[in-house]
Amino acid sequence: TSPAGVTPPTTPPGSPTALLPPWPIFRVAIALNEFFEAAAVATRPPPVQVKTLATAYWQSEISYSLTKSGAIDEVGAEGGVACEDVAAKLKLVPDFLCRMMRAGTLSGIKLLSTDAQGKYSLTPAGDMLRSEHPGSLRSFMLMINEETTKAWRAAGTKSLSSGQSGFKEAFGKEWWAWHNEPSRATQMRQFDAAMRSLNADVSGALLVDWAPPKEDALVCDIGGGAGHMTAAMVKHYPKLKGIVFDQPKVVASSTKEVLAELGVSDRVSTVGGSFLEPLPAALSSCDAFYLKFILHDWADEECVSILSAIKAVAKEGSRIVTTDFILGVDGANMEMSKRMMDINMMAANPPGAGERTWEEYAALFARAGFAKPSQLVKMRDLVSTVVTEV
Ligand SMILES: C[S@@+](CC[C@H](N)C(=O)[O-])C[C@H]1O[C@@H](n2cnc3c(N)ncnc32)[C@H](O)[C@@H]1O
Repeated sequence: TSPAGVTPPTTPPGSPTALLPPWPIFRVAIALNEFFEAAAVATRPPPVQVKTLATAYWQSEISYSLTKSGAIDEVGAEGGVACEDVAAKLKLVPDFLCRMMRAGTLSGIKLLSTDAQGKYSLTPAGDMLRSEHPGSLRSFMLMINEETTKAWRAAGTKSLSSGQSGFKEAFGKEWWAWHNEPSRATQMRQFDAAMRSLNADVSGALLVDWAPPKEDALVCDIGGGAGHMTAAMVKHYPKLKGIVFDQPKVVASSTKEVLAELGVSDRVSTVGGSFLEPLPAALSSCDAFYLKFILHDWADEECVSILSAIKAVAKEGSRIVTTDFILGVDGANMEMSKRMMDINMMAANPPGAGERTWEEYAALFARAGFAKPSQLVKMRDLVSTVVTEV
């Protein structure tokens, strides 16, 4: 039960709520992590600090290589396997793959471990990169280390003087325009899968510290992507119904497939459209409009127009529930991760996109004409939630 006194009526097997420790343990763990991280920084001589920063991307490259090459999946399938056998199975160069796999065991990476015979197994972190892991982060690892790396480089160089997004500088178009091209279907689906893979802990955190306005509410996930969050909600609330609203291409492919795979198509329907235009009347019966990782993708003007479009169809008493990386509400380490995500938004999304403080979110709602004050729901995660009643 959360501090708000909310217990989801059903906790299905494999519920992501099980990933969360109780609040007191979470707070102690965060404080310990802050302390040890501060101690590590204080004891690291400046030249070591600088060299570590210069080469930090090497760790991502090794992790990406082990994932993309299929080595992680192969080790996961076999367990206790020699790197030469993995190389033979994947038709890769044994010397190179063995050195890459060895690097995967190093402190700071630790995706692989070896036994006394030098045979490889996955660590719990490595296991999360397996394709078949129920909460697999494989798609996220791939997405963040493919086009996004070029967008980051452009953001850190060209964008600083042009004011354009890193993605536009690197690829000539903004993220959604580029991903919506017919030839980018693979990347679009990889993005949807990456969003799904990021959802497990966030949905667990939301479900323990927020509850829908009523048990049989209609929750409309605006920009809901593959529908993974709505699916998690309806599994915990057996009378809940959902609508996933997203771009027509997304709902017609990833969303339909994922809702069917998760067995919730009977209670969750899809609507295709754009939240940058007036919303369809089908959304006027929603009791809650849920938006996760939507507002941080856009500049204030677009955010106000998205919120205004929702307000225009929303019935009185319904709630707008937004989950994002809200700045200034956590300790230093968590704030650092959120600041990194802010730069990621600068790299990937149009100018003006980025992470905001709680006051900035509240101001967006006020600008969109919401009269009731927004409420902040802190969660056991990097993300927090803002609830605003219509
Ligand atoms: C960062 S993703 C978040 C997806 C999902 N809410 C989640 O947290 O996993 C942003 C979503 O907004 C959708 N989107 C982008 N532009 C849109 C538009 N104009 N109208 C509707 N959806 C849009 C994308 O297709 C994508 O699914």
